[in-house]
Amino acid sequence: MDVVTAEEMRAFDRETIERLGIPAIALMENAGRAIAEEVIALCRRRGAGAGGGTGSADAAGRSYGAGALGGAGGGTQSYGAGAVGGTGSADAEGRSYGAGAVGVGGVGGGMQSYGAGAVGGIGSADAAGRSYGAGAVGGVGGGMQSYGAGAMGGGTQSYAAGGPAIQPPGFSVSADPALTLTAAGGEHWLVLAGKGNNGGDGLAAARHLREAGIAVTLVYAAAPESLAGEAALQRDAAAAMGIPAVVYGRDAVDLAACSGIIDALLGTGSAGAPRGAYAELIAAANASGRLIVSADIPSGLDADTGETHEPCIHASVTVCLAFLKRGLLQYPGAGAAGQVVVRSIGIPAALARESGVPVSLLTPEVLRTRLQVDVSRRRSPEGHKGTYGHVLLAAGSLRMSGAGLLCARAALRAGCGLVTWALPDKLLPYVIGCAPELMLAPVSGGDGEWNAGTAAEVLQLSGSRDCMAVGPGLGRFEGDTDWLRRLWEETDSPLIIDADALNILADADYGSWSRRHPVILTPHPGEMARLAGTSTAQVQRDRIGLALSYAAAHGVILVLKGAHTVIATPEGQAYVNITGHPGMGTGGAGDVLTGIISGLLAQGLDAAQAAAFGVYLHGLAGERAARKRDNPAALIAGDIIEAL
Ligand SMILES: NC(=O)C1=CN([C@@H]2O[C@H](COP(=O)(O)OP(=O)(O)OC[C@H]3O[C@@H](n4cnc5c(N)ncnc54)[C@H](OP(=O)(O)O)[C@@H]3O)[C@@H](O)[C@H]2O)[C@@H](O)CC1
Ligand SMILES: [K+]
Repeated sequence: MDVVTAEEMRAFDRETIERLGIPAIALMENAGRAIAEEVIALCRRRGAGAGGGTGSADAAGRSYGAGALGGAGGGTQSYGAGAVGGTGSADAEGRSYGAGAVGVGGVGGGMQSYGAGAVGGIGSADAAGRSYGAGAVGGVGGGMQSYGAGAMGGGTQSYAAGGPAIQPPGFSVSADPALTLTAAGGEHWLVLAGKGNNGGDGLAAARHLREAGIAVTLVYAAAPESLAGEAALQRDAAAAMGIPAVVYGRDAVDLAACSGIIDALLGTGSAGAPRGAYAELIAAANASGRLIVSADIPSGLDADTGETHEPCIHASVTVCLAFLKRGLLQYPGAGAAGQVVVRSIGIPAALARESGVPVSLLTPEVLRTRLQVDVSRRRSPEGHKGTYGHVLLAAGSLRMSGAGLLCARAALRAGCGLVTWALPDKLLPYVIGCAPELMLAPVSGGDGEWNAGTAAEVLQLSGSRDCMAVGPGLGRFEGDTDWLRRLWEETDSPLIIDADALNILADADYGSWSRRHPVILTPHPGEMARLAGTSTAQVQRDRIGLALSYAAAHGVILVLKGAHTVIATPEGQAYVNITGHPGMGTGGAGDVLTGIISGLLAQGLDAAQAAAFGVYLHGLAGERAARKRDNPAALIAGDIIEAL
């Protein structure tokens, strides 16, 4: 799924209108309808007492994509147009990805569905039902897998396109279900309308809500006469339908006297902190305690960076139009947006692809198609430990030996054949036997710390290994810049640099260092700040933008860690990961990530593939590990390794 800036969005709007000849009012109509459909779906769930949107304390319910609905409960994720993530229980691991995908994570089930129109069936307590492909339907039951268009599986595996036919129905008539609400009685929604096109979208939505029997009142932030173009047409249509309207500042408005609020004040055309009536309406909407559905972005959010101005709407749902905006993925904006639903409005998705939009949401589909990763991690029947590569790790010191151990164990769990851990020789007696699968290579460290003289020994070891990871628990030492420079310039394989090795790099002018193989840097925001010579707050201000520019300028793969880790390549691509769990904020979790990435590199993935897939798997394992605990705060880094 492509992720765009406001400027890119405007270019695609223009192209659709001017080159394809689709009238702007048609796009606005589609936007209004999409917003109304999501509001109606919310009302329906509320009416059915199902709630929705909010996960339980242990839940990691997320949904991204047009039509996506993340249900209540745990572990449900859905991405892609039309995706519906069902309700997962606390133990469920229901995920659905792709256009039209419907995933229902059953109680205790392990359902996954990927692909356009895929429907993942309900997994039983022990089920691992998976379905892939357009129209695939995974049946109820255990161990079911189905692949292929229209395939239907139940308790077995089916791969055929077209699959068993569902009996054709007899004559039937149905209304427009997405715009129908049978029990709208108690619903009264306020539509807060700005004077731009975002306001126009909200006004169009108001008409559909009215049609569904929902009481609607328009609240204009500015004099209605100030609306222009398509927004003015929507204003007139709403007035002609007799939808009641008030003007903020002129008429009395009580934002708490409603059952829900559509925030259509400011969209991608907003600049700076909301002013005047806009600011007052945003503050009042937040204070009302009512459910808020934002049109396109929460008003007050910077659509590109994810910064929230003061004030900024705190939405329960954001109906993002046409393309996912960068600001909805970056915190604090991601927190203000609530559940994000991306809806098509008639702007072809291909426009983003063709124009080379550099940022993608990291989904299994993106991993498979754009990054060409074999996400199944298939093992060859003839494989042996030599088939899956050999990691060399230079890490650990007397007081931080655990960092090296976590990293090394994670590399093994990521599937590489062998791991050699180079460590100061004084540590050897203490770590022997901690992980019997590891090979230990003591280097001359006398006091248990690293020293500049060990570079030659590490380089000697690296000769027969497939990649090298440097940094976890390394510490700083005299001559460490020259030490790292030698490894950087002379290691004849890809290099991953983490933790203290990043701090060494930050103090060096490494732009002049030569390098033949890829380098992956894995900084957390503090380390990134040191590398970039800025503050942590500045790093967090626009993580995607900074990662893109740093990776391109320094010719490295950059993994900027934190909530929604960004992976940026020297070629100017970036991927934003959304797997993970707040419980992963614990010492050693980063060392585990470095281990996973190195384990994947050793297996032959290229640097971008290993970094992206590693981050994705690390997050999934963290989610799984968190679910196993009574409280995710109990999660420790070793749990992530065990959940791989
Ligand atoms: N065909 C299309 O174009 C499509 C557009 N679409 C929709 O349109 C949205 C973009 O619409 P947009 O460009 O009209 O801008 P929008 O966000 O409504 O705000 C502009 C207005 O706000 C005002 N304003 C600005 N900053 C402010 C502030 N800080 N505080 C207070 N006021 C401020 C500014 O007033 P001014 O400062 O110029 O007087 C201006 O009047 C987009 O998010 C999507 O929802 C989609 O449906 C797809 C098709
Ligand atoms: K808005």
